[in-house]
Amino acid sequence: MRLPTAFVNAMKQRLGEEFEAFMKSYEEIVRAGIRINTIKTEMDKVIAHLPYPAASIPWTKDGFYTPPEARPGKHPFYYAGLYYIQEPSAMSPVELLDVQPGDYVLDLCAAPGGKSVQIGAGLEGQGLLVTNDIHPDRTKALVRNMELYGVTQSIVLNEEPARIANAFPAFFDKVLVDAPCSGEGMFRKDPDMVRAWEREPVTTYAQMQQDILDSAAKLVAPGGRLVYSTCTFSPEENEASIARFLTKHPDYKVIPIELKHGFASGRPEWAQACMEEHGWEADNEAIEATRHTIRLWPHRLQGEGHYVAVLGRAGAREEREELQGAAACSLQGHPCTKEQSHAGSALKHRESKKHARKGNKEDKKAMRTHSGPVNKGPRLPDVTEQDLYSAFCQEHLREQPAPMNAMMNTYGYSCPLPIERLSGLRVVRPGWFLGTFKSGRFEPSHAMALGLKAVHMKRVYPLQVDSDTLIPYLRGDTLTIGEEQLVLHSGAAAKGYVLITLMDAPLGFGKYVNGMLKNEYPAAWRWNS
Ligand SMILES: C[S@@+](CC[C@H](N)C(=O)[O-])C[C@H]1O[C@@H](n2cnc3c(N)ncnc32)[C@H](O)[C@@H]1O
Repeated sequence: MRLPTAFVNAMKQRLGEEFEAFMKSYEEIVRAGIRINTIKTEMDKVIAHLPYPAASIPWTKDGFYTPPEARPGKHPFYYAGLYYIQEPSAMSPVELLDVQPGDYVLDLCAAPGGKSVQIGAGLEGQGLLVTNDIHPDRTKALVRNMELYGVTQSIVLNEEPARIANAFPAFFDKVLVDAPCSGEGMFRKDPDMVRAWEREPVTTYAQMQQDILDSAAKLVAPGGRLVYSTCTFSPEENEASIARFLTKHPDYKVIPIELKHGFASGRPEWAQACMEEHGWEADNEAIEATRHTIRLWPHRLQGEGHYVAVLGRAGAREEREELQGAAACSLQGHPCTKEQSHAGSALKHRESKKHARKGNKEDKKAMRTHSGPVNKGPRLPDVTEQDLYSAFCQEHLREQPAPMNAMMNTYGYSCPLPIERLSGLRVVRPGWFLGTFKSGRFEPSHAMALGLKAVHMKRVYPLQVDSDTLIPYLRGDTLTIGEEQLVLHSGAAAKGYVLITLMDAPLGFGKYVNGMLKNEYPAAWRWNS
């Protein structure tokens, strides 16, 4: 493959004896992977039914290499959100973020959302995920992935990191910055990255990364964790980014990453050299600390080039809980006390300094779209909307899966935070999209179906991977099926909304009437193999 001469020369100089092995990796096949979505299924169930062997990716709990002939995107499991197709090295940052059920997590540069899906699995249906991308178009894929993979406690934003930092100072237990970068580690997988690399110097990305990290620094709660990752080799964007950050933010320290699975240590000497070259400043101690960050090299493990740093913010858990108080009560489904609400708004205004930021052309364009009026954000549902939603739940569900507590236009959502916490922000989705109010009735969304569990529904049509009606359903066909094929609960009649499941995971809705299952699977999502 064609590699830029400047890139090859720089790698040769840095890698010395290892250079030959590094260059040889460009002749080898790129390993692909899937990550099982444990929000919807169990790992063993999926692995047992895959039409190809899948070997474990050593640095993940739920990631597997797929063989070159596998077509994981052409399998019903993909349509059911049972796995996410992800480059193996890209699974490491979230593993190192160490998400725990109940955490408040922010994924700051999130589209298309592979790492957000992985974070969602770590939350196990508890806590909160705020997932953001600055590019409006890219948030569409982010929304789709949050829906397909059933990350129902996620809020999707399209914001500048500095504005999120103003709204949520010191709020998150864990923050991921999977930074925009020059993508040198992806040259082997995606030759288009070579052309992009030739257009933009690595220093442009390094500046963007500093700006994003400065905002991220404000967002992490005391005692919380910040993970920074890139898919590039340049020290300007890796060790140097971290050394400059640590120098500016002495309340952060590197948390050493264990060197296992073929992970290699960070290279402080490369950071030192590029500091001198670019006239950047960083403490020696900060530069040296980057030795405990990691590099994933394609010639040392089976995956593409990546860099990961884990940083801890000073402070204690109790301090963090006090700062998060106003939101915590709402997440548990209880109304906030006055004191807690006040704590929330005081927090919001504590760190309000704006950040200037620079970026490449595309990022500047995204910034311009942010200079327009900010939408009003979500409102509370009115009594009629609440009644219609409750009536729908009573008729078709065994239990209400989540409260509908946020509205945008005629769309109803379940928001995991008090909605005032989102005011002034560019909100793409304030939570789980439940449905739309149309002509005096509530119409459930496909996203609602995808976030449900079979136990929530009065009517279920359970399918297995070898069921004759599986592909016709995914193609959008109307199905002719007998009532006896439906599983009916709570004395429900067959007529009404039915949840179609694949190995117990939701695929979508259908409407049963007189022996026919009218297909509600959205046209844009249909099986097209
Ligand atoms: C490496 S990609 C993220 C990949 C994603 N984490 C995943 O796993 O699917 C970097 C993302 O950062 C976004 N981005 C660029 N500049 C940004 C900024 N200033 N703030 C937030 N996001 C930004 C880009 O639009 C891009 O989607």
